[in-house]
Amino acid sequence: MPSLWASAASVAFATLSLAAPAELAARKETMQIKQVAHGTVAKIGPIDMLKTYEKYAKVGAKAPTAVKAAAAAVQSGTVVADPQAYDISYLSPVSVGGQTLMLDFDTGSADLWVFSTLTPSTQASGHTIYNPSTSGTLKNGYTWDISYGDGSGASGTVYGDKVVVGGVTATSQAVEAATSVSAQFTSDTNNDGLLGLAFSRINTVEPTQQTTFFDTVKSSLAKKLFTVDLKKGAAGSYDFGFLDSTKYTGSIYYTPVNTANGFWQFTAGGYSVGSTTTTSGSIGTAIADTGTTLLYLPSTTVSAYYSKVSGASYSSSQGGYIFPCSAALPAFHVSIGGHTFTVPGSYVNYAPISRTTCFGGIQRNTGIGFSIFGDIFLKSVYAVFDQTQTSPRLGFAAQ
Ligand SMILES: C[C@@H](SC(=N)N)c1ccc(Cl)cc1
Ligand SMILES: C[C@@H](SC(=N)N)c1ccc(Cl)cc1
Repeated sequence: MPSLWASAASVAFATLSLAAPAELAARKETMQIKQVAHGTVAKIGPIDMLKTYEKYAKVGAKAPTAVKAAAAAVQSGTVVADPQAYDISYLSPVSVGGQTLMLDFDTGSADLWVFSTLTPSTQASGHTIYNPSTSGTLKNGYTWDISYGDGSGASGTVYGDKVVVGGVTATSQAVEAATSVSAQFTSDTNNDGLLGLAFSRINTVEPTQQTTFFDTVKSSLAKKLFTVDLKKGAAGSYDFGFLDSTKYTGSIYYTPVNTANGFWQFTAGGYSVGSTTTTSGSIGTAIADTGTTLLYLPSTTVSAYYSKVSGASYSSSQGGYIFPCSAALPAFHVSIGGHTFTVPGSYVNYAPISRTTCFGGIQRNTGIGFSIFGDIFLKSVYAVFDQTQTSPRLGFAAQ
């Protein structure tokens, strides 16, 4: 648990030592307060304060409002990221109005939308649905309509309701209830909706744009950041409000983010394939996107990669590069913020499309307009989506 320090608590701490009820002294119970060198003020965080009050509640200790407010205002938490087949996407349990749905956390979009009682049953069959009638507050006349890069989409109406992610609570989050979803969502029956983590400037709600879950809770987090620790074929996690040094090795290297398009957009530098030392020209504009499965790069980069894979070719019928499943795949190295990050070759063998032919995890970004560092890249690193400073930044570390 991260240590939480608040200067406010020093005042509250003083109140606590003055407010110790008489019975406490009578029972010769003293609170074990760490002896500190003279002149240093022993500060304890608001959450520890509250725990002390709760410990002595039965003898009448009552936490001052300021302590409760300070403690309530400092949140952090962790939620699992469960991989779906072939790591096509990762799903996380989210409590929406007290109902637990499995949502796809998507740093490439900014709407929190869910299958609901308003979704036609022909489209919602097999999904867990949100029922706004129990605790939702209708935002009268508000609508939303989103289309994703792969041509899928959804639309509907908007409620305010309590949303909890890994213990982090948004008391009144905009929950976008679907009245219509595209076939890709209907058929993905494990997926009950999306939780957008891009910038709220691309939220689609009209007439009044709404904030993402992260933006809603940001001011209450111990640190204004969330981290992404996706894994290949194994459960990973999303953390809100703290860095977890057990989830990465070495240092976290940061790079600036351009928020103009509403994405976690950064500039990727040179790359190398396998053990060749030749680096190359810069990959350029890219986004960090948990909601996209693969790693989409400039066609020159992709061609340079598959030139090192025997039997690889571009298949217009399959819509991408394919190769013999038995092929040895080289690692892909990319420079970001002056440091090199590696996608292991095995991660580039995305999935079989026949007994012997496999589909690549690295594909062309043609027609997209930028590169997309989707799950194939993100499962190779520990990623920090950081708004602790005036300008947002992305941090990456080796896993
Ligand atoms: C930003 C992602 S979509 C998302 N993560 N919500 C994207 C955009 C364009 C294309 Cl072509 C493919 C994927
Ligand atoms: C986050 C978006 S975008 C994308 N991954 N290309 C998405 C996720 C899941 C489905 Cl089923 C359809 C679209």
